[in-house]
Amino acid sequence: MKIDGVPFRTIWPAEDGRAVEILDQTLFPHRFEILRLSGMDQAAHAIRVMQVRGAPLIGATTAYGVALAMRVDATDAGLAEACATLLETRPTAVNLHWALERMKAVLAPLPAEARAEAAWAEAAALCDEDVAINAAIGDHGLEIIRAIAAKKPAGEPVRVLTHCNAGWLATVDWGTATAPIYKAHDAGIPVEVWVDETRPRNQGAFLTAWELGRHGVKHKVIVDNAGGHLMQRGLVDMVIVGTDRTTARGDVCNKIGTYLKALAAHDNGVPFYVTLPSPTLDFSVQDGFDIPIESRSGREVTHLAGMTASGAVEEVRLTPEGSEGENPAFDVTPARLVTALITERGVCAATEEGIAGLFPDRAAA
Ligand SMILES: CSC[C@H]1O[C@H](OP(=O)(O)O)[C@H](O)[C@@H]1O
Repeated sequence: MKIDGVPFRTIWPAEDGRAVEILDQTLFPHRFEILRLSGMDQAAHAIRVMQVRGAPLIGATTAYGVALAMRVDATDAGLAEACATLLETRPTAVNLHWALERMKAVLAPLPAEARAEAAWAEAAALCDEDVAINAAIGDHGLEIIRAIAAKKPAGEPVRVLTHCNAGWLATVDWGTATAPIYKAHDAGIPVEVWVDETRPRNQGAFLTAWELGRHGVKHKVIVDNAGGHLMQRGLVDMVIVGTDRTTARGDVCNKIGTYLKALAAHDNGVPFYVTLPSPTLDFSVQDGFDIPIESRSGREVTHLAGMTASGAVEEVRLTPEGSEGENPAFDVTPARLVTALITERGVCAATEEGIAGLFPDRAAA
């Protein structure tokens, strides 16, 4: 997407070809800094501390992490070590596992001397595919927004609620949940977005609000607990969220709090859509409760970073000295609460049949 008129992706090869560069998302929205990743360990660190985050972007960074490792040690042992290091960074987004399997499938059959170049090309291809997948999700989601707009008085905005950041900052470009929003905005359909702040890392307040603002999309940041209230009062036309891993039967693992939004949507008859790029599908799992849920530091709950009046970004303690935080980073929304899945191949029911109908190749495998 464009930042002040300049086109950007969230990860890209450095001009000298010896590194990749990323936007350091831990500094948003107060500082905009580009970070150079010159080695696999830096890529692993960037995923672990969430300088990059979001399932598709985690997958892309993982792929480039393997490619950077192949420049140092392209032996079988080097490949295995790189994959093991990257695998342990974050457990929930299946894109990380998928990217590792994809890189291993390409690299393992090659002689060591051919692996660095092949890995770099495969990582670049994976990124280009992510952009195309998300644009296609945007096209399919646009038609849903268009149909909702058609039932509203002329000029009245479609009011979309989203949780966390499944925007272009969570992918290589376009985003997943935001792609339909950007496409609708660009098509002249009035949309307004309720942006869940998404405690404790505030991906909504810090990232979604930032990127929607840059694209000129009208939005308001709300506390996570306000969504049900807005739905009860008819102020939400649809909910669109992303996913970190969706099972073969349509259970959706996403940022903590997504399940509560789905319950509120179900109770108020608000359609609840999940944008699902196929690399985030995990056909090896049926029951969402079998997905590993990342437990992050309790300090993310008890402390908060922000910008002071002097322009410094500082951390403050929110809770009493000695109070501990518990910080599950994801939850599981059962398929029964999902209105439909918006994929790059079209829209389907959150059922085994619906998913297999769009992805027979994956289901068969
Ligand atoms: C398009 S996937 C984005 C997905 O990733 C986020 O988690 P995190 O910021 O911790 O990586 C959140 O679950 C989003 O829905």
